[in-house]
Amino acid sequence: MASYALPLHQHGKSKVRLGRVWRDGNVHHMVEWNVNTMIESDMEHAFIKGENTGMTATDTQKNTVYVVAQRMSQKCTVEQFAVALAQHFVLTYPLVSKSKIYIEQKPWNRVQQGGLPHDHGYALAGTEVRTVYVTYDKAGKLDVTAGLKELSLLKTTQSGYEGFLRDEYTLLPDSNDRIMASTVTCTWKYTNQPACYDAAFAAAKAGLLDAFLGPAKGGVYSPSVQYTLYNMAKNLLDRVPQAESVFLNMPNIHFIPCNPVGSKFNNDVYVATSEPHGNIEAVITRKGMMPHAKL
Ligand SMILES: O=c1[nH]c(=O)c2[nH]c(=O)[nH]c2[nH]1
Repeated sequence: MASYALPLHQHGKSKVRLGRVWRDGNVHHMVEWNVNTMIESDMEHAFIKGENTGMTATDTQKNTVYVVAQRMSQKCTVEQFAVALAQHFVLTYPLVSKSKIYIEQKPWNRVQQGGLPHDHGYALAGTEVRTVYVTYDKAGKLDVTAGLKELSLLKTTQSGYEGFLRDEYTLLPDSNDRIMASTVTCTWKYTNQPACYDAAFAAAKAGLLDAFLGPAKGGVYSPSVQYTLYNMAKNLLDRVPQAESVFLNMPNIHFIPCNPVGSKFNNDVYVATSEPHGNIEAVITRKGMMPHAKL
């Protein structure tokens, strides 16, 4: 008879994504974490005999991530959260001998607007790419379309979505306070070439940011991604007189309010997602100008 040993076994939940917002009056602190749990426990019988008695299900581990996140009532570091979570599993379940928590924190940084830290506006560090598309033909016609992509912006308040069509397929409740997050792609075509492309780019980007986030103190309310997108494009055209047409694509990246097990959503814990996401885009031109397209 062959005989077998089980020298190693563990089970956990991977990629449990959450947003946590601590609200200190108008000033909000936000983190986004991608959490991986793993526990070593006396669960040989599950592997060998197919008996699950005493097992802390990976679904329970996932739920616990959100519960412990809510219990961190003071703004905390990712290390402090990881320690609290690791201790929870070992101290709560007698059969668990060791817990291993690995977390990745997204580099959301508070935006500086006009030299002031924004109350609730964040941008993802180091992701933005500057783009340009140039065409030139035998007749000497030069077209320069500048742009940016992967500019990730987020605000923890001053966003809502209400009054949309309701029918038997609609589940989404009205909201007048939600997280709004997007990864912006924008291109703008120059009718005239600016004296300095760097300065025009900086003005364009500042226009986009100002319309998305509003002033550092208080921000600006967004009734939809659509309205914010339109205002971002208008701001760009106002600040870059050489541009005639703006294309904007903005995914609506959802942070879903979370009701941790045994508790309820208190404007604090969110399920962070990347898919599915809304997708909103438009071309905005100066009146009478041609919309630009990449042909
Ligand atoms: O700003 C939004 N625009 C939408 O078109 C939309 N659709 C949706 O489900 N949520 C939102 N939010």
